[in-house]
Amino acid sequence: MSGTLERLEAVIASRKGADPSASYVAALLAKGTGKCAQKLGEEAVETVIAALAEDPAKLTSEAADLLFHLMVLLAERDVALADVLAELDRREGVSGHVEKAARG
Ligand SMILES: N=c1c2ncn([C@@H]3O[C@H](COP(=O)(O)OP(=O)(O)OP(=O)(O)O)[C@@H](O)[C@H]3O)c2ncn1[C@@H]1O[C@H](COP(=O)(O)O)[C@@H](O)[C@H]1O
Repeated sequence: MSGTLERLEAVIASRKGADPSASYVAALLAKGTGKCAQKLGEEAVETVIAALAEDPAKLTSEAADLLFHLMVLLAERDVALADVLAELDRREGVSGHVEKAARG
């Protein structure tokens, strides 16, 4: 799974400074943080709607859009996927998540 995201990260990085007319990612990166963040928010809302509609195929598609746009925003902000994964790994060793989930 993470191999997929690592390949996507490399492709997105390669689009920095590329011709916006030839690449969706290059065009989005060229518009800056605000537009990248806006797109991520839109995709998050669409993912929530798909989940509430109980449509697994639509949710799968929207989740892919959401992950893709998160990867673009991370790249635009120069945050490495490895750092995000390391943070998740760190949390595996932190106690208290089960208790927090139970509290809601
Ligand atoms: N995974 C994706 C991916 N998922 C979604 N999208 C695009 O994200 C856009 C989201 O759709 P929307 O309708 O919300 O956006 P839009 O109307 O096109 O754009 P806005 O005017 O709203 O900004 C669509 O244009 C999709 O094609 C993606 N575009 C690219 N990738 C990956 O990024 C790689 C590089 O892409 P390019 O930069 O285009 O070569 C590709 O090889 C893929 O692996």
